[in-house]
Amino acid sequence: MEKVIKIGLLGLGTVGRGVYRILEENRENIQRRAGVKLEVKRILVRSLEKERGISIPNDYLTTNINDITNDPEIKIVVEVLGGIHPTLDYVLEALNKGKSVVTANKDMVAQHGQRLFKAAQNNQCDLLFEASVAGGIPIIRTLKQSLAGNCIEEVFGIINGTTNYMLTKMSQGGCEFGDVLQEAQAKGYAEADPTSDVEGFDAARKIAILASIAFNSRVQLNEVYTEGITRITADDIAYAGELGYNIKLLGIAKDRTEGIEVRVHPTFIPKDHPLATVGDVFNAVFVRGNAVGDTMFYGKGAGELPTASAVVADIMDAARDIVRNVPGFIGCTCFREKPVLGIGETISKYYIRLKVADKPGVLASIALVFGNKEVSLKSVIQKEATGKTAELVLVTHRVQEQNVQDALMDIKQLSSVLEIANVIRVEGEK
Ligand SMILES: NC(=O)C1=CN([C@@H]2O[C@H](COP(=O)(O)OP(=O)(O)OC[C@H]3O[C@@H](n4cnc5c(N)ncnc54)[C@H](OP(=O)(O)O)[C@@H]3O)[C@@H](O)[C@H]2O)C=CC1
Ligand SMILES: N[C@@H](CC=O)C(=O)O
Ligand code: NA
Repeated sequence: MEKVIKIGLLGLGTVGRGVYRILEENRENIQRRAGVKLEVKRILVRSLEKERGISIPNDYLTTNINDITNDPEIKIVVEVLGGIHPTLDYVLEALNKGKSVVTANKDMVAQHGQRLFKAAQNNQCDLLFEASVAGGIPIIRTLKQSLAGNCIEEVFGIINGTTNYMLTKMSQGGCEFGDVLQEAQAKGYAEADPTSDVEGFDAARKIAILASIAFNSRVQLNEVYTEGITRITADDIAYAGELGYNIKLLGIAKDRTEGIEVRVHPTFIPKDHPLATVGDVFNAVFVRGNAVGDTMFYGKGAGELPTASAVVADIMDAARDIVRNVPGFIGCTCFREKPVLGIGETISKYYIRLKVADKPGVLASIALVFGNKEVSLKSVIQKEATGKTAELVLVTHRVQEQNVQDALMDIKQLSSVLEIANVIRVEGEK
Protein backbone atom coordinates (compact mmCIF):
# COMPACT_ATOMS: atom_id res chain seq x y z
CA MET A 1 0.00 0.00 0.00
CA GLU A 2 1.30 3.48 -0.86
CA LYS A 3 1.84 5.61 2.27
CA VAL A 4 1.67 8.93 0.44
CA ILE A 5 -0.12 9.82 -2.78
CA LYS A 6 1.27 12.86 -4.57
CA ILE A 7 -0.99 15.28 -6.35
CA GLY A 8 -0.38 17.63 -9.27
CA LEU A 9 -2.67 20.65 -9.09
CA LEU A 10 -3.42 22.43 -12.38
CA GLY A 11 -4.53 25.95 -11.40
CA LEU A 12 -4.32 28.06 -8.24
CA GLY A 13 -7.24 30.44 -8.73
CA THR A 14 -10.48 30.48 -6.72
CA VAL A 15 -10.97 26.70 -6.67
CA GLY A 16 -7.29 25.70 -6.68
CA ARG A 17 -6.61 27.82 -3.60
CA GLY A 18 -9.61 26.23 -1.88
CA VAL A 19 -8.38 22.73 -2.66
CA TYR A 20 -4.92 23.51 -1.28
CA ARG A 21 -6.44 25.06 1.86
CA ILE A 22 -8.75 22.13 2.61
CA LEU A 23 -5.99 19.57 2.06
CA GLU A 24 -3.83 21.53 4.54
CA GLU A 25 -6.45 22.46 7.14
CA ASN A 26 -8.27 19.11 7.25
CA ARG A 27 -5.12 17.07 6.65
CA GLU A 28 -5.52 14.63 9.56
CA ASN A 29 -9.19 13.79 8.98
CA ILE A 30 -8.60 13.44 5.27
CA GLN A 31 -5.70 11.04 5.80
CA ARG A 32 -7.70 8.87 8.18
CA ARG A 33 -10.76 8.77 5.96
CA ALA A 34 -8.87 8.16 2.73
CA GLY A 35 -6.54 5.65 4.37
CA VAL A 36 -3.50 7.37 2.86
CA LYS A 37 -1.62 10.67 3.16
CA LEU A 38 -2.33 13.13 0.34
CA GLU A 39 0.29 15.71 -0.63
CA VAL A 40 0.32 18.38 -3.31
CA LYS A 41 3.70 18.14 -5.08
CA ARG A 42 3.51 20.66 -7.95
CA ILE A 43 1.05 23.38 -8.99
CA LEU A 44 0.69 24.65 -12.56
CA VAL A 45 0.02 28.39 -12.93
CA ARG A 46 0.38 31.00 -15.65
CA SER A 47 2.40 33.45 -13.60
CA LEU A 48 5.02 32.73 -10.93
CA GLU A 49 5.01 36.37 -9.79
CA LYS A 50 1.33 36.78 -8.94
CA GLU A 51 0.37 37.63 -5.33
CA ARG A 52 -1.87 34.72 -4.22
CA GLY A 53 -2.75 35.44 -0.58
CA ILE A 54 -1.80 31.90 0.46
CA SER A 55 1.45 30.54 1.81
CA ILE A 56 2.88 27.93 -0.56
CA PRO A 57 6.53 26.84 -0.88
CA ASN A 58 8.02 28.59 -3.92
CA ASP A 59 9.33 25.45 -5.56
CA TYR A 60 5.79 23.99 -5.79
CA LEU A 61 4.77 26.42 -8.52
CA THR A 62 5.57 25.75 -12.16
CA THR A 63 4.53 27.08 -15.54
CA ASN A 64 5.56 23.85 -17.28
CA ILE A 65 2.89 21.11 -17.52
CA ASN A 66 5.60 18.47 -18.12
CA ASP A 67 6.75 18.94 -14.51
CA ILE A 68 3.44 17.30 -13.59
CA THR A 69 2.52 14.94 -16.41
CA ASN A 70 6.08 13.53 -16.66
CA ASP A 71 6.48 13.03 -12.91
CA PRO A 72 5.88 9.33 -12.17
CA GLU A 73 5.48 10.10 -8.47
CA ILE A 74 2.33 12.15 -9.16
CA LYS A 75 -0.63 9.75 -9.24
CA ILE A 76 -3.56 12.20 -9.20
CA VAL A 77 -3.92 15.30 -11.37
CA VAL A 78 -6.47 17.87 -10.24
CA GLU A 79 -7.58 20.15 -13.07
CA VAL A 80 -8.96 23.52 -11.95
CA LEU A 81 -7.63 25.66 -14.81
CA GLY A 82 -10.90 25.91 -16.73
CA GLY A 83 -11.52 26.17 -20.49
CA ILE A 84 -10.84 23.65 -23.24
CA HIS A 85 -7.46 24.71 -24.66
CA PRO A 86 -4.87 23.74 -23.53
CA THR A 87 -6.70 22.03 -20.65
CA LEU A 88 -8.10 19.10 -22.63
CA ASP A 89 -4.63 18.19 -23.94
CA TYR A 90 -3.18 18.36 -20.42
CA VAL A 91 -5.90 16.12 -19.01
CA LEU A 92 -5.65 13.56 -21.84
CA GLU A 93 -1.88 13.52 -21.39
CA ALA A 94 -2.29 12.87 -17.65
CA LEU A 95 -4.79 10.02 -18.26
CA ASN A 96 -2.59 8.51 -20.95
CA LYS A 97 0.30 8.51 -18.45
CA GLY A 98 -1.91 6.48 -16.06
CA LYS A 99 -2.78 9.29 -13.66
CA SER A 100 -6.30 9.59 -12.24
CA VAL A 101 -7.93 12.96 -12.94
CA VAL A 102 -10.25 15.09 -10.83
CA THR A 103 -11.77 18.10 -12.57
CA ALA A 104 -14.25 20.92 -11.88
CA ASN A 105 -14.48 21.73 -15.59
CA LYS A 106 -18.09 21.36 -16.86
CA ASP A 107 -17.14 22.92 -20.19
CA MET A 108 -14.64 20.15 -20.89
CA VAL A 109 -16.75 17.31 -19.44
CA ALA A 110 -19.91 18.39 -21.30
CA GLN A 111 -18.13 18.68 -24.64
CA HIS A 112 -15.44 16.01 -24.45
CA GLY A 113 -16.74 13.59 -21.80
CA GLN A 114 -16.85 10.61 -24.13
CA ARG A 115 -13.22 11.04 -25.21
CA LEU A 116 -12.07 11.57 -21.64
CA PHE A 117 -13.93 8.51 -20.37
CA LYS A 118 -12.39 6.39 -23.11
CA ALA A 119 -8.90 7.56 -22.18
CA ALA A 120 -9.63 6.89 -18.49
CA GLN A 121 -10.93 3.42 -19.28
CA ASN A 122 -8.03 2.54 -21.61
CA ASN A 123 -5.55 3.55 -18.92
CA GLN A 124 -7.53 2.20 -15.95
CA CYS A 125 -7.74 5.57 -14.25
CA ASP A 126 -10.45 7.44 -12.40
CA LEU A 127 -12.07 10.46 -14.04
CA LEU A 128 -14.09 12.27 -11.36
CA PHE A 129 -15.93 15.57 -11.76
CA GLU A 130 -18.28 16.17 -8.81
CA ALA A 131 -17.42 19.89 -8.61
CA SER A 132 -18.43 20.42 -12.23
CA VAL A 133 -22.15 20.47 -11.39
CA ALA A 134 -23.72 22.46 -8.55
CA GLY A 135 -20.35 23.11 -6.85
CA GLY A 136 -20.36 21.66 -3.35
CA ILE A 137 -23.62 19.70 -3.68
CA PRO A 138 -22.92 15.98 -4.00
CA ILE A 139 -25.12 15.35 -7.02
CA ILE A 140 -23.02 13.34 -9.49
CA ARG A 141 -22.04 10.76 -6.90
CA THR A 142 -25.68 10.72 -5.76
CA LEU A 143 -26.96 9.91 -9.26
CA LYS A 144 -24.21 7.40 -10.06
CA GLN A 145 -24.22 5.60 -6.73
CA SER A 146 -26.81 6.48 -4.09
CA LEU A 147 -29.79 6.50 -6.53
CA ALA A 148 -28.38 3.82 -8.86
CA GLY A 149 -31.30 1.48 -8.13
CA ASN A 150 -33.84 3.94 -9.60
CA CYS A 151 -34.94 4.83 -13.07
CA ILE A 152 -34.61 8.61 -12.90
CA GLU A 153 -37.63 10.41 -14.34
CA GLU A 154 -36.68 14.09 -13.86
CA VAL A 155 -33.73 16.20 -12.76
CA PHE A 156 -34.17 19.93 -12.53
CA GLY A 157 -33.04 22.86 -10.49
CA ILE A 158 -30.96 25.95 -9.94
CA ILE A 159 -27.48 25.02 -11.13
CA ASN A 160 -25.79 28.38 -11.69
CA GLY A 161 -24.77 30.31 -8.58
CA THR A 162 -23.89 33.58 -10.34
CA THR A 163 -27.32 34.08 -11.93
CA ASN A 164 -29.13 32.96 -8.80
CA TYR A 165 -27.13 35.53 -6.84
CA MET A 166 -28.02 38.17 -9.45
CA LEU A 167 -31.73 37.33 -9.64
CA THR A 168 -31.96 37.29 -5.83
CA LYS A 169 -30.43 40.78 -5.61
CA MET A 170 -32.49 42.10 -8.53
CA SER A 171 -35.75 40.81 -7.02
CA GLN A 172 -34.92 42.70 -3.80
CA GLY A 173 -35.08 45.86 -5.90
CA GLY A 174 -32.80 48.77 -6.69
CA CYS A 175 -29.99 46.71 -8.23
CA GLU A 176 -28.68 47.10 -11.76
CA PHE A 177 -27.77 44.03 -13.82
CA GLY A 178 -24.16 45.19 -14.41
CA ASP A 179 -23.55 45.99 -10.72
CA VAL A 180 -24.79 42.65 -9.40
CA LEU A 181 -22.78 40.79 -12.03
CA GLN A 182 -19.66 42.62 -10.84
CA GLU A 183 -20.45 41.62 -7.24
CA ALA A 184 -20.77 37.95 -8.27
CA GLN A 185 -17.44 38.19 -10.11
CA ALA A 186 -15.73 39.77 -7.09
CA LYS A 187 -16.97 36.88 -4.93
CA GLY A 188 -15.34 34.34 -7.29
CA TYR A 189 -18.67 32.84 -8.47
CA ALA A 190 -18.58 33.78 -12.14
CA GLU A 191 -16.83 32.01 -15.00
CA ALA A 192 -13.70 33.59 -16.53
CA ASP A 193 -16.07 34.85 -19.23
CA PRO A 194 -19.30 35.65 -17.32
CA THR A 195 -21.29 35.53 -20.56
CA SER A 196 -21.37 31.78 -19.87
CA ASP A 197 -23.29 32.44 -16.67
CA VAL A 198 -25.75 35.12 -17.78
CA GLU A 199 -26.50 33.55 -21.18
CA GLY A 200 -27.20 30.15 -19.58
CA PHE A 201 -24.27 28.29 -21.23
CA ASP A 202 -22.79 27.25 -17.87
CA ALA A 203 -26.14 25.83 -16.75
CA ALA A 204 -26.52 24.13 -20.15
CA ARG A 205 -23.19 22.33 -19.67
CA LYS A 206 -24.29 21.21 -16.22
CA ILE A 207 -27.73 19.95 -17.24
CA ALA A 208 -26.15 18.09 -20.19
CA ILE A 209 -23.87 16.31 -17.70
CA LEU A 210 -26.72 15.59 -15.26
CA ALA A 211 -29.11 14.34 -17.95
CA SER A 212 -26.44 12.05 -19.44
CA ILE A 213 -25.82 10.46 -16.06
CA ALA A 214 -29.46 10.39 -14.92
CA PHE A 215 -30.85 8.83 -18.10
CA ASN A 216 -27.74 6.80 -19.09
CA SER A 217 -27.80 8.38 -22.55
CA ARG A 218 -25.30 11.00 -23.73
CA VAL A 219 -26.83 14.45 -24.16
CA GLN A 220 -24.68 16.66 -26.39
CA LEU A 221 -24.28 20.28 -25.36
CA ASN A 222 -25.70 21.56 -28.67
CA GLU A 223 -28.91 19.61 -27.97
CA VAL A 224 -29.69 21.68 -24.87
CA TYR A 225 -32.15 24.50 -25.59
CA THR A 226 -30.60 27.51 -23.83
CA GLU A 227 -31.84 30.95 -22.79
CA GLY A 228 -30.11 33.17 -20.23
CA ILE A 229 -31.30 35.93 -17.94
CA THR A 230 -30.30 38.94 -20.04
CA ARG A 231 -33.86 39.62 -21.24
CA ILE A 232 -35.38 39.63 -17.74
CA THR A 233 -36.49 43.15 -16.83
CA ALA A 234 -37.56 44.77 -13.58
CA ASP A 235 -41.12 44.66 -15.01
CA ASP A 236 -40.99 40.86 -15.40
CA ILE A 237 -39.70 40.51 -11.84
CA ALA A 238 -42.50 42.78 -10.56
CA TYR A 239 -45.23 40.94 -12.52
CA ALA A 240 -43.88 37.59 -11.32
CA GLY A 241 -44.22 38.81 -7.72
CA GLU A 242 -47.73 40.08 -8.33
CA LEU A 243 -48.81 36.79 -9.88
CA GLY A 244 -47.32 34.76 -6.99
CA TYR A 245 -44.06 33.61 -8.59
CA ASN A 246 -40.28 34.11 -8.31
CA ILE A 247 -38.06 33.99 -11.40
CA LYS A 248 -35.22 31.44 -11.37
CA LEU A 249 -32.84 30.24 -14.08
CA LEU A 250 -33.52 26.49 -14.19
CA GLY A 251 -31.87 23.54 -15.86
CA ILE A 252 -34.58 20.98 -16.63
CA ALA A 253 -34.22 17.39 -17.86
CA LYS A 254 -37.07 14.88 -18.18
CA ASP A 255 -37.04 11.32 -19.44
CA ARG A 256 -40.14 10.92 -21.63
CA THR A 257 -41.13 7.85 -23.64
CA GLU A 258 -40.51 9.70 -26.92
CA GLY A 259 -37.11 11.08 -25.86
CA ILE A 260 -35.27 13.34 -23.45
CA GLU A 261 -36.41 16.90 -22.71
CA VAL A 262 -33.45 19.09 -21.77
CA ARG A 263 -33.49 22.85 -21.49
CA VAL A 264 -32.19 25.91 -19.61
CA HIS A 265 -34.25 29.07 -19.29
CA PRO A 266 -35.58 31.63 -16.84
CA THR A 267 -38.65 30.15 -15.19
CA PHE A 268 -41.59 31.37 -13.13
CA ILE A 269 -41.78 29.21 -9.99
CA PRO A 270 -44.67 29.48 -7.50
CA LYS A 271 -43.53 31.27 -4.35
CA ASP A 272 -44.46 28.27 -2.20
CA HIS A 273 -42.29 25.88 -4.28
CA PRO A 274 -39.08 24.86 -2.44
CA LEU A 275 -36.94 26.16 -5.34
CA ALA A 276 -38.48 29.64 -5.13
CA THR A 277 -36.78 30.41 -1.83
CA VAL A 278 -33.35 29.16 -2.87
CA GLY A 279 -31.48 32.48 -2.92
CA ASP A 280 -28.01 33.99 -3.16
CA VAL A 281 -25.30 31.66 -4.53
CA PHE A 282 -27.18 28.57 -3.38
CA ASN A 283 -28.12 25.84 -5.85
CA ALA A 284 -30.78 23.18 -5.45
CA VAL A 285 -31.39 20.08 -7.56
CA PHE A 286 -34.61 18.05 -7.61
CA VAL A 287 -34.38 14.42 -8.59
CA ARG A 288 -37.39 12.18 -9.05
CA GLY A 289 -36.65 8.44 -9.10
CA ASN A 290 -39.22 5.73 -9.72
CA ALA A 291 -38.38 4.07 -6.40
CA VAL A 292 -37.25 6.87 -4.11
CA GLY A 293 -39.82 9.46 -5.27
CA ASP A 294 -38.90 13.13 -4.90
CA THR A 295 -35.54 14.18 -3.47
CA MET A 296 -33.89 17.60 -3.29
CA PHE A 297 -30.24 18.51 -2.79
CA TYR A 298 -29.26 21.98 -1.60
CA GLY A 299 -26.00 23.82 -1.05
CA LYS A 300 -23.55 26.39 -2.36
CA GLY A 301 -23.10 26.05 -6.12
CA ALA A 302 -19.99 28.19 -6.47
CA GLY A 303 -17.18 29.81 -4.50
CA GLU A 304 -13.79 28.77 -3.21
CA LEU A 305 -14.42 26.34 -0.35
CA PRO A 306 -17.81 24.86 -1.40
CA THR A 307 -16.42 23.94 -4.82
CA ALA A 308 -13.14 22.73 -3.36
CA SER A 309 -15.11 20.55 -0.93
CA ALA A 310 -16.38 18.50 -3.90
CA VAL A 311 -12.93 18.41 -5.53
CA VAL A 312 -11.27 17.13 -2.35
CA ALA A 313 -13.88 14.37 -1.92
CA ASP A 314 -13.11 13.24 -5.49
CA ILE A 315 -9.37 13.30 -4.74
CA MET A 316 -10.04 11.07 -1.72
CA ASP A 317 -12.10 8.64 -3.84
CA ALA A 318 -9.36 8.48 -6.46
CA ALA A 319 -6.79 7.89 -3.69
CA ARG A 320 -8.90 5.06 -2.18
CA ASP A 321 -9.15 3.43 -5.60
CA ILE A 322 -5.37 3.65 -6.04
CA VAL A 323 -4.78 2.20 -2.58
CA ARG A 324 -7.19 -0.67 -3.28
CA ASN A 325 -5.84 -1.08 -6.78
CA VAL A 326 -9.22 -0.49 -8.46
CA PRO A 327 -8.75 2.82 -10.33
CA GLY A 328 -11.46 3.40 -12.94
CA PHE A 329 -13.94 1.75 -10.56
CA ILE A 330 -16.99 3.72 -11.78
CA GLY A 331 -16.60 4.76 -15.39
CA CYS A 332 -18.94 6.00 -18.09
CA THR A 333 -22.59 5.10 -17.47
CA CYS A 334 -24.07 6.03 -20.89
CA PHE A 335 -25.27 2.66 -22.18
CA ARG A 336 -28.44 3.84 -23.97
CA GLU A 337 -29.06 6.08 -26.96
CA LYS A 338 -32.22 8.16 -26.60
CA PRO A 339 -33.10 11.10 -28.84
CA VAL A 340 -33.30 14.61 -27.41
CA LEU A 341 -36.64 16.31 -28.11
CA GLY A 342 -36.79 19.73 -29.80
CA ILE A 343 -38.04 22.69 -27.74
CA GLY A 344 -41.29 22.72 -29.75
CA GLU A 345 -42.12 19.28 -28.35
CA THR A 346 -41.77 20.30 -24.71
CA ILE A 347 -44.77 21.01 -22.51
CA SER A 348 -45.11 23.89 -20.06
CA LYS A 349 -47.23 26.86 -18.97
CA TYR A 350 -46.21 30.29 -20.29
CA TYR A 351 -46.14 33.88 -19.02
CA ILE A 352 -46.48 36.23 -21.99
CA ARG A 353 -46.09 40.02 -21.78
CA LEU A 354 -47.39 42.03 -24.74
CA LYS A 355 -47.38 45.76 -25.49
CA VAL A 356 -50.60 46.55 -27.33
CA ALA A 357 -52.68 49.47 -28.55
CA ASP A 358 -55.08 50.64 -25.82
CA LYS A 359 -58.35 50.24 -27.69
CA PRO A 360 -61.47 48.03 -27.51
CA GLY A 361 -61.37 44.55 -29.06
CA VAL A 362 -57.58 44.01 -28.76
CA LEU A 363 -57.79 41.43 -26.02
CA ALA A 364 -60.55 39.55 -27.86
CA SER A 365 -58.46 39.36 -31.07
CA ILE A 366 -55.45 38.05 -29.15
CA ALA A 367 -57.55 35.49 -27.24
CA LEU A 368 -58.99 34.30 -30.55
CA VAL A 369 -55.51 33.60 -31.99
CA PHE A 370 -54.52 31.65 -28.89
CA GLY A 371 -57.81 29.72 -29.07
CA ASN A 372 -57.19 28.85 -32.73
CA LYS A 373 -53.86 27.29 -31.76
CA GLU A 374 -55.42 25.43 -28.82
CA VAL A 375 -53.61 27.52 -26.23
CA SER A 376 -55.94 28.06 -23.30
CA LEU A 377 -55.40 31.10 -21.06
CA LYS A 378 -55.35 30.76 -17.29
CA SER A 379 -55.20 34.47 -16.45
CA VAL A 380 -55.06 37.84 -18.20
CA ILE A 381 -54.11 41.14 -16.60
CA GLN A 382 -54.16 44.52 -18.32
CA LYS A 383 -51.55 46.99 -17.08
CA GLU A 384 -50.31 50.51 -17.69
CA ALA A 385 -53.17 51.70 -19.86
CA THR A 386 -52.12 55.20 -20.98
CA GLY A 387 -54.95 55.82 -23.43
CA LYS A 388 -52.57 54.96 -26.29
CA THR A 389 -50.75 51.81 -25.21
CA ALA A 390 -51.35 49.11 -22.63
CA GLU A 391 -49.47 46.08 -21.36
CA LEU A 392 -51.15 42.67 -21.33
CA VAL A 393 -49.82 39.96 -19.07
CA LEU A 394 -51.13 36.49 -19.90
CA VAL A 395 -50.51 33.11 -18.27
CA THR A 396 -51.46 29.97 -20.20
CA HIS A 397 -52.45 26.49 -19.07
CA ARG A 398 -50.04 23.61 -19.85
CA VAL A 399 -49.57 23.28 -23.58
CA GLN A 400 -47.03 22.05 -26.11
CA GLU A 401 -44.52 24.81 -26.89
CA GLN A 402 -45.04 24.59 -30.66
CA ASN A 403 -48.66 25.75 -30.22
CA VAL A 404 -47.49 28.81 -28.28
CA GLN A 405 -44.80 29.61 -30.88
CA ASP A 406 -47.37 29.31 -33.69
CA ALA A 407 -49.83 31.55 -31.85
CA LEU A 408 -47.13 34.17 -31.19
CA MET A 409 -46.21 34.22 -34.90
CA ASP A 410 -49.82 35.11 -35.71
CA ILE A 411 -50.12 37.56 -32.81
CA LYS A 412 -47.04 39.44 -34.09
CA GLN A 413 -48.98 40.11 -37.32
CA LEU A 414 -51.89 41.84 -35.50
CA SER A 415 -51.69 45.60 -36.07
CA SER A 416 -52.83 46.26 -32.48
CA VAL A 417 -49.86 44.31 -31.03
CA LEU A 418 -46.83 46.60 -30.75
CA GLU A 419 -44.34 44.19 -29.18
CA ILE A 420 -44.02 40.72 -27.66
CA ALA A 421 -42.07 42.01 -24.69
CA ASN A 422 -41.22 38.65 -23.09
CA VAL A 423 -42.21 34.99 -22.89
CA ILE A 424 -41.17 32.99 -19.83
CA ARG A 425 -42.04 29.37 -19.05
CA VAL A 426 -43.86 28.53 -15.82
CA GLU A 427 -42.96 25.33 -13.95
CA GLY A 428 -43.60 23.74 -10.59
CA GLU A 429 -47.40 23.93 -10.51
CA LYS A 430 -49.66 20.88 -10.46
N1 LIG B 1 -15.23 29.52 -9.21
C1 LIG B 1 -16.22 28.69 -8.92
O1 LIG B 1 -17.06 28.93 -8.04
C2 LIG B 1 -16.34 27.39 -9.64
C3 LIG B 1 -15.48 27.07 -10.68
N2 LIG B 1 -15.60 25.87 -11.31
C4 LIG B 1 -14.68 25.52 -12.38
O2 LIG B 1 -13.39 25.38 -11.84
C5 LIG B 1 -12.40 25.75 -12.79
C6 LIG B 1 -11.50 26.83 -12.20
O3 LIG B 1 -12.28 27.96 -11.86
P1 LIG B 1 -11.66 29.16 -11.00
O4 LIG B 1 -10.80 28.63 -9.91
O5 LIG B 1 -12.83 30.01 -10.64
O6 LIG B 1 -10.76 29.89 -12.08
P2 LIG B 1 -9.67 31.04 -11.87
O7 LIG B 1 -9.67 31.85 -13.09
O8 LIG B 1 -9.86 31.69 -10.55
O9 LIG B 1 -8.30 30.20 -11.78
C7 LIG B 1 -7.70 29.58 -12.88
C8 LIG B 1 -6.29 29.13 -12.51
O10 LIG B 1 -5.75 28.39 -13.58
C9 LIG B 1 -4.52 28.95 -13.99
N3 LIG B 1 -4.44 28.84 -15.45
C10 LIG B 1 -5.42 29.10 -16.35
N4 LIG B 1 -5.01 28.83 -17.60
C11 LIG B 1 -3.75 28.37 -17.48
C12 LIG B 1 -2.77 27.90 -18.42
N5 LIG B 1 -3.02 27.86 -19.71
N6 LIG B 1 -1.58 27.48 -17.95
C13 LIG B 1 -1.31 27.52 -16.63
N7 LIG B 1 -2.19 27.96 -15.68
C14 LIG B 1 -3.38 28.37 -16.12
C15 LIG B 1 -4.50 30.40 -13.53
O11 LIG B 1 -3.17 30.78 -13.33
P3 LIG B 1 -2.73 32.24 -12.75
O12 LIG B 1 -3.24 32.23 -11.32
O13 LIG B 1 -1.27 32.28 -12.81
O14 LIG B 1 -3.44 33.23 -13.60
C16 LIG B 1 -5.33 30.29 -12.24
O15 LIG B 1 -4.48 29.94 -11.16
C17 LIG B 1 -13.20 26.20 -14.04
O16 LIG B 1 -13.33 25.07 -14.89
C18 LIG B 1 -14.55 26.57 -13.48
O17 LIG B 1 -15.60 26.45 -14.43
C19 LIG B 1 -16.55 24.93 -10.96
C20 LIG B 1 -17.42 25.20 -9.94
C21 LIG B 1 -17.41 26.46 -9.24
N1 LIG C 1 -19.95 30.16 -12.59
C1 LIG C 1 -20.48 29.01 -11.97
C2 LIG C 1 -19.47 28.43 -11.03
C3 LIG C 1 -19.80 27.08 -10.61
O1 LIG C 1 -20.02 26.16 -11.38
C4 LIG C 1 -21.74 29.38 -11.19
O2 LIG C 1 -21.97 30.57 -10.99
O3 LIG C 1 -22.49 28.48 -10.80
NA1 NA D 1 -21.35 18.92 -7.17
